[in-house]
Amino acid sequence: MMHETGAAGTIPVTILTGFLGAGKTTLLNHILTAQHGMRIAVIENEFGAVDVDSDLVLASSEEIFQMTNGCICCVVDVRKDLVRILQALLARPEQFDHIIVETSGLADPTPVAATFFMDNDVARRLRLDGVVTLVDALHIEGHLDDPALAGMDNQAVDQIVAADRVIINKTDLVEPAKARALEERMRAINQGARILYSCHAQVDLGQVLGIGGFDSGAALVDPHFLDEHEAHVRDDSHAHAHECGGDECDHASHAHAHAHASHADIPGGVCEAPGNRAEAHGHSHDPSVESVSLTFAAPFDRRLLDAWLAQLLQAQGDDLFRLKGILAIAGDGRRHVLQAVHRVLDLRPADTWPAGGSRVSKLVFIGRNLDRDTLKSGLDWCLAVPATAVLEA
Ligand SMILES: Nc1nc2c(ncn2[C@@H]2O[C@H](COP(=O)(O)OP(=O)(O)OP(=O)(O)O)[C@@H](O)[C@H]2O)c(=O)[nH]1
Repeated sequence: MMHETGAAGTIPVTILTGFLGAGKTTLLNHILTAQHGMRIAVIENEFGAVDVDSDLVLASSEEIFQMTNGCICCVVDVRKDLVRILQALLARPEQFDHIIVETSGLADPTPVAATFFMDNDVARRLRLDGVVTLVDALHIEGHLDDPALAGMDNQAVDQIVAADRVIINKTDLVEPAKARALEERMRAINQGARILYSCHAQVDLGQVLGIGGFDSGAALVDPHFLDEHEAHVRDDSHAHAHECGGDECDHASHAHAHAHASHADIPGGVCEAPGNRAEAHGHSHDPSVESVSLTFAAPFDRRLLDAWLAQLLQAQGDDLFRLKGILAIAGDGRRHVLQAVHRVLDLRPADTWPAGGSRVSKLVFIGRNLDRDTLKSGLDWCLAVPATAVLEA
């Protein structure tokens, strides 16, 4: 065992966060495949209506729970779902040694952390162990300095502010001097967090699990934080017209939820799930970021797909924060995993498709200025058309 359950028998919870594509799932896979002897439950909150993430998490004996009905930081019902999942976990006869909650890449972890300080039975049986924030060494500065967010809340900043551990990941993609400069920048945002470096999230797990980040008396959470926050979100979801940047919003009334936090803003974000959009867009978190989810029943022609993806990233790489997909490629029995973070692209074969199941490709695009119809017709063009169909046409 890497660490023990708390003195009072509470189960430690780690909140795993980081901007889109920073390496959260990569770290999760590292944790789940390590020989630590712990029974770990994972609760994932994905941005985008089509669930790709669960396909990217390596199969393991651990249990994975998905929450895809909105953003965990800004939709009250999603946090209620979180509490329900936690309740179900606690009701099991065999207990977990550790619970990991992976936030979506656009989430502010602070209201998620506050969930564990509520005065209820679930929170009493759990203990927030720490907030671990992954940072993409190549892209983080672009997000911290995003001019489109001037005057608005910036989730990339929120995530670093709330961290007990900041992991500067993807060190292979930057010069050492740049990584050191980033460390300085992280320290300027959050002086209390320990800063680690990693390549493909290969960190010493003793540095990220069982860290007791909230054990010290300094890490106080205002017990009314969530009350105020939820009241605000509820009001907002009724009005749908509120903008935090406007006069109506009193940021100062929102208490800090973490000792490291230099500010605690109104959690918002953008969520694609139907029914949540209006609520989420009531906030001032970057409303220009959206997601487009597409599915295709026919397989892709690899050559056409490569050409189209290269052209897409060339033209729209700045705006394309994240692309994830599980794809069927004509003439190949394996599922292909597609990943892109801005202009860094990876498309590789994985395991074989389940026998007898349908080979439906799923793609999720997250970014700005994404035109669903253009993306769909571009991908339609990449589909492999059987020669017979061409002859018959
Ligand atoms: N070169 C390089 N690529 C990495 C590293 N860590 C992760 N990646 C790649 O970056 C991409 C995104 O990694 P994920 O682990 O899926 O990121 P994430 O934070 O879970 O992404 P979202 O859930 O979409 O926010 C994948 O293609 C990874 O293989 C690294 O250290 N170096």
